Amino acid sequence: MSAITVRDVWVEYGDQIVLEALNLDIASGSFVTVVGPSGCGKSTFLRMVLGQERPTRGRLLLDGAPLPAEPGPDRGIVFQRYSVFPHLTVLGNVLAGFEFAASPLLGTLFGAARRRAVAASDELIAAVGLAAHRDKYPSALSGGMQQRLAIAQALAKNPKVLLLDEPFGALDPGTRAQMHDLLKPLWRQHGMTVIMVTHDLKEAFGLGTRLIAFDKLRHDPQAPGRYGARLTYDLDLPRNRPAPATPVPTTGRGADIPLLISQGAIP
Ligand SMILES: Nc1ncnc2c1ncn2[C@@H]1O[C@H](COP(=O)(O)OP(=O)(O)OP(=O)(O)O)[C@@H](O)[C@H]1O
Repeated sequence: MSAITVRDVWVEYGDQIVLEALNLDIASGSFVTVVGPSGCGKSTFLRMVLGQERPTRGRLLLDGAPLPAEPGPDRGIVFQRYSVFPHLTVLGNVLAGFEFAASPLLGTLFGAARRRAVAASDELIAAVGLAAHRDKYPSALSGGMQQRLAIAQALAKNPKVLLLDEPFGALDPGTRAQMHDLLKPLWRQHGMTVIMVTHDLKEAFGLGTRLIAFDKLRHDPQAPGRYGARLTYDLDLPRNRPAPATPVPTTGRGADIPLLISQGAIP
């Protein structure tokens, strides 16, 4: 779990102000959904938390410490598309997540460490309902399956913070609903802080424990880049918070798979 603090953050590209005077305290373990009009800076905000983008001004803290300048295994991201490696199988993709987390420089594990990573990958693959497809390449998977794989790959890094940039935007409503059922228990089990950008308000209200909106409040027709987006709404959605956890004896990542199946999260 991880808390994120945003203090008077501004993002500017040349003379275009994208985000201005952003102040936020994101509690550890919360599920924050982010909405706002196209181009208002939602993805920029995610990239900043990932460490791909630096604020022009202001401070970003992760558990009270300055956010590392580079993306690391403590923060995972899933995009709307193209998050997985096309040249690796389902197993290879998830294994790559474990290898990156364990050995960011070499990206390879050997011997017993690799065997453990393969076993843990298989558990995650099962948890997202892809056990029957473990040796297939992404091109042989549907869009929903590819997104499940992208989520498994992100979870393999055991991130404290999971960033989701419209991860279900390209999916049909039925598959999207299945993905919600899959994501909720995974978030609860892994105890991550989740920040998810979405254009779907129903999704934002249905999944988040908190919903925030960015929007540009001021416009200068002579200088469109003069003002950036600010935080315009900040709603607490306590009904989506998980009930206080009852300790479940676990022996590893896959220990709750039967629970997921009984909840219908895995087909
Ligand atoms: N690297 C960059 N260099 C210059 N401008 C950028 C860069 N990245 C983003 N922008 C600009 O910042 C603004 C915000 O972009 P961003 O992708 O964050 O918006 P968004 O709210 O996620 O949009 P959408 O909902 O359409 O995905 C846009 O005007 C975009 O052109």
